[in-house]
Amino acid sequence: MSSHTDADVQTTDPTPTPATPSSRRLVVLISGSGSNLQALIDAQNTPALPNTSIVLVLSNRKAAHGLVRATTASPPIPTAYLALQPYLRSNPGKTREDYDLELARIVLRAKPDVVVLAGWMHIVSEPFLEALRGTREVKDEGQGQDESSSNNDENPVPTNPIPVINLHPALPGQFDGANAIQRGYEAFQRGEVDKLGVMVHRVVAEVDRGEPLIVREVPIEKGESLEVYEERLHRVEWEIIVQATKRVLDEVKPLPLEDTENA
Ligand SMILES: Nc1nc2c(c(=O)[nH]1)N[C@@H](CN(C=O)c1ccc(C(=O)N[C@@H](CCC(=O)O)C(=O)O)cc1)CN2
Ligand SMILES: NCC(=O)N[C@@H]1O[C@H](COP(=O)([O-])[O-])[C@@H](O)[C@H]1O
Repeated sequence: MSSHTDADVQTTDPTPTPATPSSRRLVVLISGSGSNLQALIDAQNTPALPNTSIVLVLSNRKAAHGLVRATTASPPIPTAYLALQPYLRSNPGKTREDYDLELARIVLRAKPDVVVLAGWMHIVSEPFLEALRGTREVKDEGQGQDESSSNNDENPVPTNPIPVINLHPALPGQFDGANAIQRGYEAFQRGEVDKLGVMVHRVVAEVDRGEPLIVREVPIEKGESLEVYEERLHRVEWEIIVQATKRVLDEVKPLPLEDTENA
């Protein structure tokens, strides 16, 4: 069990999940409590997410409870931590884009089929997305290497574009950005909008403007508390994050027919 320090990127379980021809690999990025990560953890290798394992949980906040959810999962899920400001302090002259490329390097080393942003509170830049698409080579300058990383991952370039999807607690075009739940709730109570909801969308450089994959309205009552509304909203999120992840996995790595019959 290793601890996460500001400058280091370490896994809590150096035993990487072996890749098998039909198994599907997820990397999940988090910043907070990780209840949506937990929904994905619980769905692994069930009919909801057949033949699928989370191979890395990456957080930009050391105190994110989602890291605990990963390390206490059975089997434990490798974790990594890299925050922007400590990275910049530890690497004078490096930029936010350099940080994003280091994020991409960490993600690519895990060889995911799909990357899920589940409460990930950092806007990723185009270089990150290009690295995941495979249109930008990410040279491993030896910075932030996992203790368990091996040199054969020096230039992790994906052979196929790796989709990145994001869970956003608002309807398409509504309340882009952070704090969307509270902003939407308050707008509804002021009568400015007549419906609210959640979606999972593909991630593009423009924040929350990628193609919606799954959109669900969340019922809300005039006068009800934010807490009551938010609890209802999160329950919908836990469903659609699994559904959207399965849909994108099936796009990029469909299961062999015999596996679906057994799923
Ligand atoms: N390029 C993209 N990056 C991200 C997207 C996206 O669609 N395109 N989705 C977001 C998730 N998100 C809303 O769904 C979101 C998260 C965070 C922010 C934001 O303003 N972050 C600030 C830092 C805030 C903080 O640290 O508390 C920032 O990155 O400077 C906006 C939208 C994930 N990334
Ligand atoms: N803009 C992104 C954003 O606001 N994401 C939101 O953060 C929460 C994470 O909860 P969790 O950490 O319990 O999964 C979720 O409600 C998710 O929609």
